[in-house]
Amino acid sequence: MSKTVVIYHSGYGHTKTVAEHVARGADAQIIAIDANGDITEADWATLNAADAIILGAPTYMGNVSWQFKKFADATSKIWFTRGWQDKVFGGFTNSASPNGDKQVALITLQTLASQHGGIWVSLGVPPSNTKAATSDDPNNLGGSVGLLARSPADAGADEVHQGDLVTAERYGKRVAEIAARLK
Ligand SMILES: Cc1cc2nc3c(=O)[nH]c(=O)nc-3n(C[C@H](O)[C@H](O)[C@H](O)COP(=O)(O)O)c2cc1C
Repeated sequence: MSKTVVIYHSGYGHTKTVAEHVARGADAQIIAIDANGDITEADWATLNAADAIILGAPTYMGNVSWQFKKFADATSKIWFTRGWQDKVFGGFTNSASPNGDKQVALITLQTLASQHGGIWVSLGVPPSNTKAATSDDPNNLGGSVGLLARSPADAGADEVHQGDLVTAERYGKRVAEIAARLK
């Protein structure tokens, strides 16, 4: 059986909601990066033992939060030993605007995975982009690289768009299944 871990930062809880849905789909353990951008030694051990790592961050000012970037920079120690080479990776980001430049944050996650020699998993869910489509439909934001999610600026953490949460579960499942296939 493969082991998938979701690691994320969330300043105000919205990305946490998305992370929980991704983890549900993947049957994954969850690690939260704290407000100082840190995780515990036990968390590092959990990541090192994972077959698949799914990275999550809110989009702040067009990229990942500084706390996530601090974590990303801390993984350079692992990069030196190629410790995460050939692990399976996925990624997700959440922001207020439908666009909000969140693709930039997602590419940051994909780049981090690639720096580690990881195998990146695309979203694999077709876009819902007809006239009839609503925010309740899967992949209504129409991404393909990884998971994009939206919670409007005045929405609570429990008001992430329903279609994005459905997509989150499907994406988590996909990453875990691909990791199991490769193991
Ligand atoms: C410092 C800061 C910068 C933000 N920058 C963006 C942005 O560039 N694009 C966007 O659409 N939303 C932006 N937002 C809105 C957040 O992405 C949105 O509120 C998100 O749900 C926050 O996730 P969190 O609750 O997990 O922290 C920003 C919010 C903050 C606090």
